[in-house]
Order: sequence, then structure tokens, then C-alpha cells
Amino acid sequence: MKYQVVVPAAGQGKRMQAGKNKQFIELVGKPVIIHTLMVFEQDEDCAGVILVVNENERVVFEELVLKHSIHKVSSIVSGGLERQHSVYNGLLAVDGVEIVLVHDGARPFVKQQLLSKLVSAASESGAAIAGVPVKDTIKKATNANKVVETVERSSLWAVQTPQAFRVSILKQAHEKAVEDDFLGTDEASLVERLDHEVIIVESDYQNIKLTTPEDLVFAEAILQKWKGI
Ligand SMILES: Nc1ccn([C@@H]2O[C@H](COP(=O)(O)OP(=O)(O)OP(=O)(O)O)[C@@H](O)[C@H]2O)c(=O)n1
Ligand SMILES: C[C@](O)(CO)[C@H](O)COP(=O)(O)O
Repeated sequence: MKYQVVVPAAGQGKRMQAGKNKQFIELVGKPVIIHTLMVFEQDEDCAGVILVVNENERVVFEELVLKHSIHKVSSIVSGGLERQHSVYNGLLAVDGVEIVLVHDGARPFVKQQLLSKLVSAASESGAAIAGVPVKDTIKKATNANKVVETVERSSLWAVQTPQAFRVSILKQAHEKAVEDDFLGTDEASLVERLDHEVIIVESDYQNIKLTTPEDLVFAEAILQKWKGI
């Protein structure tokens, strides 16, 4: 089934401490954002990428898309203050499909086979998200770092992107979040507020979000292993 994907890439990359948007950091000769976009470029079911960028970086993104022959970028829209605002701006540009994926530009290692699983799960349930079982023990603590409780691990998932939705559901969820002045850290949390079911599709531990400097070390290792680079 055809889908479009909103790729938020309009962050500041503060935690990466690279002094620039982490989307432009080169991994084995290609910027992070190009690694990410190439996954969708190669997926025949992808009917368009809506790239969400900082307005002052638009030309840089346009030049990179051209240089690396990323033909599926159907529109480039401006980001917002928060990730949620950026995603909403991108969502408003989605057109002509029933299913939309949202995928962080900072997650360059998503596997293609996951995309079709998410699209079919979302066409069934309306909402399907990538995730992996939590490997660490998770505890709740007070502001003074005093442990309050150990959370039962067997039911915990570390949720990633892509997150896939019926377009109408995600639009309704964002509209409600605006009405309620609610800010979530992922799209699914907005859909959950509609009391709509959200299904987790198991992903893999290589689908990391490049967030802090050490993630770049993992990224190089993944590329070495993956592509024999
Ligand atoms: N206002 C924002 C904030 C984030 N993002 C994007 O959302 C994805 C996940 O966000 P995150 O990893 O937090 O990126 P940054 O916000 O750039 O990182 P930081 O919080 O360290 O500044 C990234 O691809 C980022 O570019 C966005 O489009 N618009
Ligand atoms: C959407 C997300 O990638 C799911 O794990 C994550 O919540 C994004 O968090 P960030 O702090 O905006 O990077």
C-alpha cells in the first residue's frame, strides 16, 4: 500500500554538541539525513517524502537532496519550535494517501522491511509504531534520585520511529493536542489521547536515534557491520 512519510529534520541537535544540525554530520561520506532519505528513496511504496527543515537551512537541504538524487522529496516545509509542531506542519502537506509514516531524520538505520510491516499494521489498526523490548531495568525516582519503584520490564518497550497512522487519525490527534495545549514526545502519545489503539511492531536495536556524541560511534560500527564499509 502506498504511503507518504513526514521526516522531521528541523531540530537544533543540542545534545549532539556538534555545533550544527546533526542531520548534516557525515557518516562514511554521506550526511545523516541522506542515509535516512535513501531508505525511502528505495521503497517503491513510498509515494513522497515531506521533509521538515529549519527555514534558515532550507537551501542546504535542497542542495543535498539534489546532489544525492533524492527524487522522492515531494515537499520541503518549515519546522516549528518543538518536534510535534514540525511534524504537524509536515502532516498538513500530506496528500493523496491513506497512510502516513513519521520518521525522525536522525534515525538513518531503519530497515526497509520494517516499513511494509508498519504500513500494513496501520492500515489494519489505524496506528502502528516501531519499538524494541527494553533491555535495562527501568526505575522511577524522585527529583532527589531516590528510587520510587522498579517498573515491571516484561511489558516495557523502547519506542522508535517510524510511526504509521491513518492520516485522518493523526490529524485528529494533532488537532486535539493543539486544543488541549498538549505536547508529547512522539505521535503515538497524541493518538493514545483519542483512546485509539496503537500497535507496536517489533523493530531492531540498530534503529537508533543519533542524539548524543557516542551515538556516532555506534553509527560507524553499524555501517561497518551493515555495509562492510
Ligand atoms: N523542533 C524540532 C525538534 C526536532 N525535530 C526533529 O525531530 C527528530 C528527533 O528529535 P531530536 O533527536 O530531539 O533532535 P533535536 O531536537 O535536533 O536534538 P536536541 O533535542 O538534542 O536539540 C530529529 O530528526 C529532529 O531534527 C524537528 O524536526 N523539529
Ligand atoms: C519520537 C521518538 O524518536 C520516539 O522514541 C522520540 O520520542 C523523539 O524524542 P526527541 O527528544 O524529540 O528526540
